[in-house]
Amino acid sequence: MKVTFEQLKAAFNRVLVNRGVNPQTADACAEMFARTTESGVYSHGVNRFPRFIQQLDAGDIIPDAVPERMLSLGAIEQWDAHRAIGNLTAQKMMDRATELASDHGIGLVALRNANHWMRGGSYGWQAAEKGYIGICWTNSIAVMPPWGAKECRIGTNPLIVAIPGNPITMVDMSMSMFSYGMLEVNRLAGRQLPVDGGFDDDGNLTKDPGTVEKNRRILPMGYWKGSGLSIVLDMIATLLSNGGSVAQVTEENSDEYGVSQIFIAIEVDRLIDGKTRDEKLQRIMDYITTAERADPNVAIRLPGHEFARLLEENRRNGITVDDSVWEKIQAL
Ligand SMILES: NC(=O)C1=CN([C@@H]2O[C@H](COP(=O)(O)OP(=O)(O)OC[C@H]3O[C@@H](n4cnc5c(N)ncnc54)[C@H](OP(=O)(O)O)[C@@H]3O)[C@@H](O)[C@H]2O)C=CC1
Ligand SMILES: O=C(O)C(=O)C(=O)[C@H](O)[C@@H](O)CO
Repeated sequence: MKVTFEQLKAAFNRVLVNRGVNPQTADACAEMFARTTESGVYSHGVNRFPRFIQQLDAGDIIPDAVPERMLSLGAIEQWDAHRAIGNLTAQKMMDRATELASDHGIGLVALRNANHWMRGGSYGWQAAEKGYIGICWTNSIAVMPPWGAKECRIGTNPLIVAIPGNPITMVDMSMSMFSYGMLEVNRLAGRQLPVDGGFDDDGNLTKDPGTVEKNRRILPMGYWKGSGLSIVLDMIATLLSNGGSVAQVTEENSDEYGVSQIFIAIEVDRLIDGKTRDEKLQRIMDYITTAERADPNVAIRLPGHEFARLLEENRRNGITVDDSVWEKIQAL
């Protein structure tokens, strides 16, 4: 089915206000869920809203909590989220990182006791829209086996790198070949994955999203490389925030809360003049997109370059929401 941005936001807002979330917080949170969905990231927008509400109902998310700065070292700050709403806290932390970068050229905010931030790309994009390089990542509960294992001991720990420019270029990627959200999107659409996404119960690589959602033998992106990157991202987030690691969150918490996150902003414009910046970026983009195509009908594109089109289409035609997901939200 199709819904408008306003219908989507109103549906989210109603559920939040009915649960006693103060109207201003509810409005801002509903806005972020609706914007994520409108940008085409259904996996961590509308599809993930029922799970977010489940964690709100369970008390994992504390909607009135106010994130607090614990330590300041000039360009680096350490904050405690006190388990406030994940997307709103992350937005605030990337704002803080850009403020620090405007003073110091670079800003880094390390956050502990955080909740799931949903679409990590929202915060990289936010920095890039203001002209900063935005880099951020989060750890998670253990949902992926390290390379060579059957049992989940590492996180999907998505990494986001956003480059300001026209258009913004942004990689927003889980350390698994597919996020669980994207497995769900493919399962709901009745599709097999385009490439292997994990192992079946017999240890064979599989493209079946439902199998991997169930047995959690999800494949790290780049095999051992994604496994290794997931581990070091977790270590940095844990150390700089003095917060929970994947091991600690998994072993000590009853669900995925109390995670650690890093937000970095870098000011580009004091290092290079605007004209040279644009020419250098254009050369990179042209060099890539003019490579000979493997399939003449499939254009080569850069990550993040589709968002403007997706947003425009969703605004013009309405936002597609899976019927079963919409029913769940109506029932909340
Ligand atoms: N704990 C958490 O917070 C977690 C959150 N997530 C979130 O889930 C969302 C989805 O993540 P994931 O499933 O890994 O994302 P995808 O696998 O869909 O995309 C990963 C990256 O690859 C790029 N890409 C995909 N296809 C191409 C292509 N043909 N050419 C060039 N670039 C391409 C995407 O760019 P483009 O966007 O342009 O398609 C994106 O930057 C993210 O927002 C992530 O932050 C994921 C895991 C855990
Ligand atoms: O993978 C995802 O999608 C995601 O958003 C996650 O946070 C984790 O992988 C996990 O919480 C999914 O159960």
